[in-house]
Amino acid sequence: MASSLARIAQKSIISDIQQTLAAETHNATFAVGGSIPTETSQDANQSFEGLSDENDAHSSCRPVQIRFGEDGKGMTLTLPIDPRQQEGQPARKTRSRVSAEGKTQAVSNGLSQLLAACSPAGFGRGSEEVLDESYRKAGKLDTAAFATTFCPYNTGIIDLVQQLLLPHSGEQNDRRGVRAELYKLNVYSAPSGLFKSHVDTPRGETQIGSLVVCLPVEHEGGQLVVRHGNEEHKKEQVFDWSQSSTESPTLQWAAFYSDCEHEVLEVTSGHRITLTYNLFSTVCSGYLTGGKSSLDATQLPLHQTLSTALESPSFLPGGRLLGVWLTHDYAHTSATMNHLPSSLKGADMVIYEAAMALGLECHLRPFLRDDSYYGFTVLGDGFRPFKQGRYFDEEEEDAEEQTVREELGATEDWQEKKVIWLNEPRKHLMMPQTAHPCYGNVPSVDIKYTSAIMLVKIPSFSARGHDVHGEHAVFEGIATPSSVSSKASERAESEEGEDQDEDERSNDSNDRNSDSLIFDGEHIRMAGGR
Ligand SMILES: O=C(O)CCC(=O)C(=O)O
Ligand SMILES: [Fe+2]
Repeated sequence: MASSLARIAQKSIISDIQQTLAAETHNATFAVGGSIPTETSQDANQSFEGLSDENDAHSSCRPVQIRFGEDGKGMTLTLPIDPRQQEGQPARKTRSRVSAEGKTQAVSNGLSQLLAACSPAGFGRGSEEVLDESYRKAGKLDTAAFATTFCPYNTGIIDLVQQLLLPHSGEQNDRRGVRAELYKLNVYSAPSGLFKSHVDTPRGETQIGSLVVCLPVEHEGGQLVVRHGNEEHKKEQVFDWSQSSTESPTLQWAAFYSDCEHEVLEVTSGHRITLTYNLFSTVCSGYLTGGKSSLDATQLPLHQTLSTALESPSFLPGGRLLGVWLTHDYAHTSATMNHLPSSLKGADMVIYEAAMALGLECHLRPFLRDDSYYGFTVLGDGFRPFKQGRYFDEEEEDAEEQTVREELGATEDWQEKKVIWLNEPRKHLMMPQTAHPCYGNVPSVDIKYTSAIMLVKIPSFSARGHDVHGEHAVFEGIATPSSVSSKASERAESEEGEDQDEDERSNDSNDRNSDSLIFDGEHIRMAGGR
């Protein structure tokens, strides 16, 4: 009777955690954007030459110059285009040039030269670079072919991206920063300039996102649509940067996590000119003045729910692993460097920070699963180049099982069957790379995305700092992972077998009753039961 009550209590606690996690994931940011009024050349001339400070509240930005063209024949295009310099219009008095025949000539503003300097932009299909205007109709200049005065740092864009896509937790050793690397200039022109749905090819394991800056040029259409989430909860954000001649010129931008699917809809008039940047997470040198944290993990609803759960003797009294399918994919590239947790994105970072702030031990692992003919499951010990063949060695019987066991460590408490999953994997991620959208923005063979999981180790009730035998159970809190493990080992030493037996019993009873305990919650599944 008492144990079934405890089970009911536990089920309700786990269900609370699941619901909070679902809300946290659902509300998480995956794309951000903004706009900055842009001065015209005329405004800029009127401000004190050389003294105008772009950092002044980032309220406006100076006209953007693009320099391009062959050596010795370079051109400069200044955006927004000065209305007195609209191509095809006879120039006004101040700008007119009078030809030898005495006729007033139209002044070139450089736009048509820029369009002519661009070459068709391709995209990656597997390792091939493909030109297919039905999929992508755009022009491009590589970084070697142009220079610009625009800097996303000066305008405050990178500050915002940092705070919204990679916030600091305020932890002393959290020194994540964002670095933007200029990648291309693109022109999507009417009629029918577009780029159909794709996921940007990661340019390295620390790439977290992409930034698109739309320059102030008149156009209509060409909305950027960014999507994220699973089949049931797909979220979409639309950035419409259409500009007309009657509006004040504005520079507009959007940044999104690079594993998010996105597309550029058809441009119906004018030219949509963009600068694209790859965004990388970096380790910065810290903050002399005590950097402000934009993410206070203790204020997160998930922190609160987990904290309440840990205080309850009904919640996993013998300790257990909680498993969370991460909501983003991560570049699966290198055998030597593990770029997580510093490159965690959106909700994944929030979940991680909430658990870490409670001193819980968290492990991030790539997880590949293929339910097709060659069905296999691989839980990696880190992110490394994925070699499909490795796990089908016929000599090695049961290789798949062994891999999972090896990583979870059969000798530790990490057997997969002991994992309680708090959410469902996204369906299209059940398989490795092959199931991902096969179009990237550049051809690539080596760098892929992989789905990943987070394992959170919930210590036994006694190791959580509670006196399980005393009348007044006191929650001492869990300060740091090291204090958890030292507390756990101290206790194990002082109470010898007694506590262990208690834990064992709880574990056993959890396992024995796992079906009734967790299976009727829709989202809780035992890994072993998959
Ligand atoms: O121009 C945009 O808004 C996005 C372009 C894009 O998706 C890309 O260059 O990969
Ligand atoms: Fe893209």
